[in-house]
Order: sequence, then C-alpha cells, then structure tokens
Amino acid sequence: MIPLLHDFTGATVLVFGGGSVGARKARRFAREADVVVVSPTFADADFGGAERVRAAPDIDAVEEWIDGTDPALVVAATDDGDLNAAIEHAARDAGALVNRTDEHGERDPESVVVPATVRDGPVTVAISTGGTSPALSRYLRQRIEDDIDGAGEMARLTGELRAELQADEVDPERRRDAIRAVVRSGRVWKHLDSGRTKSRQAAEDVIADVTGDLQ
Ligand SMILES: C[C@@]1(CC(=O)O)c2cc3[nH]c(cc4nc(cc5[nH]c(cc(n2)[C@H]1CCC(=O)O)[C@@](C)(CC(=O)O)[C@@H]5CCC(=O)O)C(CC(=O)O)=C4CCC(=O)O)c(CCC(=O)O)c3CC(=O)O
Ligand SMILES: NC(=O)C1=CN([C@@H]2O[C@H](COP(=O)(O)OP(=O)(O)OC[C@H]3O[C@@H](n4cnc5c(N)ncnc54)[C@H](O)[C@@H]3O)[C@@H](O)[C@H]2O)C=CC1
Repeated sequence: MIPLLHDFTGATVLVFGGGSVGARKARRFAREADVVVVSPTFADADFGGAERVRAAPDIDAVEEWIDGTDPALVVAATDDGDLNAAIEHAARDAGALVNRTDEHGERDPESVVVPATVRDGPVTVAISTGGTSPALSRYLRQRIEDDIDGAGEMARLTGELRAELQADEVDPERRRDAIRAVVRSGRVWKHLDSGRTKSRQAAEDVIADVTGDLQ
C-alpha cells in the first residue's frame, strides 16, 4: 500500500453506519468533503457537521444509495459484515474508492485504509501500519504530534522564500542548498514562535551564508 494525498474538495463521501467508527470517519472527511451518513441509529457523537440520513438500506438498496449520491469514497462502517461486503462491491462497481472499517491487512484495488493523521497548517503526517495495528498508528500519532510543532509555519516561510529565489532566478542547485539549510537551521525553528519578521530575518541570514549575498 502506497500513501497518496487526495483532495476531497467538492467531493461527496458516503458513510454507511452511524456508530462511533462512522462518526470518526465522518469527522475526518467533513473537513473537506460533503459527507452523508446513512444509518438507522446515530451514536451520541460529533459527526463533524455531516448530513445524517436515517435509513437502514439492505444489501439490494446499497447500489441505489451510491448512485443517488455519486460519492468519490464510500465508507462501510456498519456492524453487519455481509452488508459491509456488499457496500464494498457496489462502491467498486460504481468506480468509487471504498474504506472497509471492519477488515485489516492487505486490500483489494480501490480499497483504501484511513491512516492516523497529524496536522500543522499545510503539513500532514499520515501513519499507517498497513492495516495491521490501528492502535499502534494511534499511539505513534500521539508521539509525533509535538515533534511537528511549528512545521506549518516553516512550510509557509520556506514556500515564500523558494518562490522569491525562483523569481530572482537563483540557479536551482543554490536554491536547493539554501532552502535545505533553512529547514535544518535550529535558529530559524527557534524564531518561528517569535513572529514572522524574526523568523524571516533568521532565514535570510542562513540563505545569505549559503548563496553569498543575494540581497
Ligand atoms: C484497517 C483499518 C481500516 C480503516 O478503518 O481504514 C482499521 C481497521 C480496524 N480498526 C479496529 C480497531 C481500532 N481502531 C482504532 C483506531 C483507528 N483506526 C484507524 C484506522 C484503521 N482501522 C485502518 C488501519 C490503519 C493502519 O494501517 O494502521 C485509525 C488509525 C484512523 C481512523 O479511523 O481515523 C484510528 C486511530 C486514529 C487516531 O487516533 O489518530 C483503535 C484504537 C482505539 O480506539 O483506541 C481500535 C481498537 C484497538 C484495536 O483493535 O487495534 C478494528 C477492530 C474492530 C473490532 O475488533 O471489532 C479494525 C478491523 C479489523 O481489525 O479487522
Ligand atoms: N476501522 C476502525 O477504526 C474500527 C472498526 N471497527 C469496526 O467497525 C464497525 C462499526 O463499529 P462501531 O461504530 O463501533 O459499531 P456500532 O455498532 O456502534 O455502529 C454500527 C452502526 O451501523 C448502523 N447500521 C446497522 N445497520 C445498518 C444499515 N443497514 N445501514 C446503515 N447503517 C446501519 C447501526 O445503526 C450503527 O449506527 C464494526 O464492524 C467494527 O468491527 C471497530 C472499531 C474501530
């Protein structure tokens, strides 16, 4: 299994099952997608603002729900294994991705696993155990959370600097060395908390050291 980032903006995610797992997946995708959760009952949980539809489709009705919502991803999170299997098949027939929440290990094509995720601004770290041990993914996510503190601001700063170096037509090798030096600079990391002017100045000093005076 190979991780990729998928932009769900404007896409629909259809979740079957309104238990705690359906709620967690709904919250996850609702930050970007339009999420619809179909279930006869809903847990007392945060569904991330997803639309909730009270219904209990049987195996034969699953296809109709998928056709009616045209989802990019279908999540099978009911407590009925046969129904989840039917949801997986119908999603694949419709050309949608599918997330089986009641299975572990390797997947069939188009069947995706949801990783544990840590975010800081545009920076995303996704952890998966290849579907082997979700509890370990969760634990590693908790450990990594503090380590990436500031990474979002570092991404913003270096994104800005590399655009400027490109605009100044600094040759690609020197540009690469300069940006690499900034992301490795303890001084820049330290100043990320003290505001944009200070961190930017620290980064410019690092770049000047690497490239000779660019200014
Ligand atoms: C294969 C996968 C499919 C998928 O859902 O995509 C899957 C499957 C299953 N999970 C089960 C159980 C648990 N899942 C969690 C937690 C998370 N599960 C997530 C993902 C995945 N779970 C995918 C693999 C990811 C990978 O590659 O590592 C996370 C990372 C992401 C998310 O869901 O948002 C999220 C942590 C988020 C976070 O905290 O950051 C906990 C921990 C807890 O609750 O404390 C437990 C209880 C402990 C345990 O059993 O391990 C069961 C057994 C159910 C049963 O026994 O009935 C199955 C089915 C089976 O194993 O057959
Ligand atoms: N992937 C993961 O992270 C985890 C997966 N699981 C697995 O996920 C599944 C769901 O777990 P929970 O949310 O804890 O179970 P749950 O029993 O709390 O929720 C199941 C939901 O499915 C709904 N449902 C039943 N028939 C339905 C139908 N015909 N159509 C739509 N919805 C229907 C129920 O009303 C209920 O809301 C289980 O199979 C469990 O083994 C459990 C823990 C973690």
